[in-house]
Amino acid sequence: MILIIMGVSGSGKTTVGSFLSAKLGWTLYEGDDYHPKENIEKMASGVPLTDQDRTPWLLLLHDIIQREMAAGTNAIVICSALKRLYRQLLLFGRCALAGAGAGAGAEARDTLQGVLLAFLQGSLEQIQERVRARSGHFMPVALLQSQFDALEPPSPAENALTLDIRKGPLEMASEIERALSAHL
Ligand SMILES: Nc1ncnc2c1ncn2[C@@H]1O[C@H](COP(=O)(O)OP(=O)(O)OP(=O)(O)O)[C@@H](O)[C@H]1O
Ligand SMILES: O=C(O)[C@H](O)[C@@H](O)[C@H](O)[C@H](O)CO
Repeated sequence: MILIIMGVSGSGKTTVGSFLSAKLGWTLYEGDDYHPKENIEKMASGVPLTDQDRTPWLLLLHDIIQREMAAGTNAIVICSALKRLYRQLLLFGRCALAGAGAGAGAEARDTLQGVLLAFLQGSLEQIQERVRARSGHFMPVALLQSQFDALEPPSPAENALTLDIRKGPLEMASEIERALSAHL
């Protein structure tokens, strides 16, 4: 099973994902670790990433997801995955760039059944407060608006678990665990 924890910068993905990884013993892949340094430098300088900046990064994370699924192992992938296209790239790789149809067919259905998407949802104000209070992270609070501008919350068809970030990390982790147990 692959758990993808998504949401804008500062929504709490690493906090919840790290707790779940420690509790469940699942491998944790921090998406930020797979950004090329140019992307990190761009964000740190206050410039939002473009689709072109993100595509190679998302395809790297797709390769990880595919490898873990082929091995039948459980893993947690932390990735902002702001747009539907980005989530399609994570799940289906390059064929998501070929437009509609990437999520069709038996192979795609197997992929979808092996993945749980958890969306950490909060307001700009809530997350601004948290990012301001956070230290030692490259992401400037000024970039949050661009994150919300790019965000396309998962549609019902994506079958995502949406979590209210006003809850504590442990409470959200328990909600995710319950959803995982229904999938496993
Ligand atoms: N449920 C929560 N309640 C209150 N504060 C939280 C909660 N979850 C995370 N935080 C705090 O909010 C800040 C952002 O959390 P975190 O770094 O996990 O977010 P993120 O989505 O991984 O961010 P990024 O994508 O920028 O790496 C941290 O300082 C963290 O301690
Ligand atoms: O897609 C993006 O714009 C980035 O991945 C951000 O959403 C990350 O959260 C950033 O790496 C800060 O940690």
